[in-house]
Amino acid sequence: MNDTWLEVACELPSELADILAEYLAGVSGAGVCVENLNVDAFSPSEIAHSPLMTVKAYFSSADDMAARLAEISAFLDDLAAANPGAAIGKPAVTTVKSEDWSTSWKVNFKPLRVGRRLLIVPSWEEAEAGPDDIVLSLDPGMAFGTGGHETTRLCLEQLETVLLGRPAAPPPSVLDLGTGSGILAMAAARLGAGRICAVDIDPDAVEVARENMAINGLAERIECSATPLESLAGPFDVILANILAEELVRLAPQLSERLAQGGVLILSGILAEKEAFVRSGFAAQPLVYRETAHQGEWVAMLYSKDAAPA
Ligand SMILES: C[S@@+](CC[C@H](N)C(=O)[O-])C[C@H]1O[C@@H](n2cnc3c(N)ncnc32)[C@H](O)[C@@H]1O
Repeated sequence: MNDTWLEVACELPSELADILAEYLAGVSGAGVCVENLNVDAFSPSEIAHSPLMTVKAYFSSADDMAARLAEISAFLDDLAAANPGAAIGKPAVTTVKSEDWSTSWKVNFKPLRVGRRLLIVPSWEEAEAGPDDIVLSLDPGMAFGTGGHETTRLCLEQLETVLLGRPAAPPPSVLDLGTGSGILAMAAARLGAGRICAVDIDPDAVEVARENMAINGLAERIECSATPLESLAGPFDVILANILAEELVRLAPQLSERLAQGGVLILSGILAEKEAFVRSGFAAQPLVYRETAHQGEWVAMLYSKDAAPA
């Protein structure tokens, strides 16, 4: 596995970010990300006018970077010529290392109790389970989601409360948006959900999630894929989304549209200071804000879509 990458980052006006990202995706073949420079200074009024973005692309350390940079610089010069006055920065190159997540998780990842009944056990360990425990065996690999992180715990606790508090029949359908290791989707399966759809934009995460689902005998129970939210057919009785606040707000209309009448939306991955930002980002949706749960510096927010009056 390639554990050293070269990151090429370029700052430019947000309206040009997609053009550069598309170009770099073609050149790099190894992945591109677009970061909002205002991400840490968000206020609801700033998000729509975020003036600058950083587009980052990743190249193998074996790549001929001098040639790549010359190509990228020529593309940026053309972009600048076509957009006079646009503040397009020079590309910056840094070396980044893939962290060996599997090793670091394995050191710190121990059997973990979450909520009332969930017991998350590393796939390489044995744990003594009580008769009512719902055991999930997990190897997070490079994907996020051992249950140890506050954002995951918040989701698992809320999911348990919501699913155990609903009538068992008909079994509720669940969407796990940003499944990572697959932990939330698998917990949903064990907590009695019906149709379960687990998706992630990261194909590596999808692979890890599928392996975990197989280890837990749940491969047939969960539809796991990299299908983007806009291509997913709903509605779902429960939607879990443990992704960042900015992405949640961006996806608010699509999440709301896919929530069934009487359904519950569990939003996580939100720093406490961004709760108001998410509240205002969801204010236009036909949803009812229910509550916010806190853990450390993180919060999870619950919304419901009230069933239409009979
Ligand atoms: C914080 S991890 C959550 C993992 C797991 N669900 C948990 O709760 O521990 C967020 C995951 O969401 C994925 N993600 C981010 N934005 C997404 C989007 N728009 N659609 C689908 N997946 C997304 C990331 O690739 C990442 O695997």
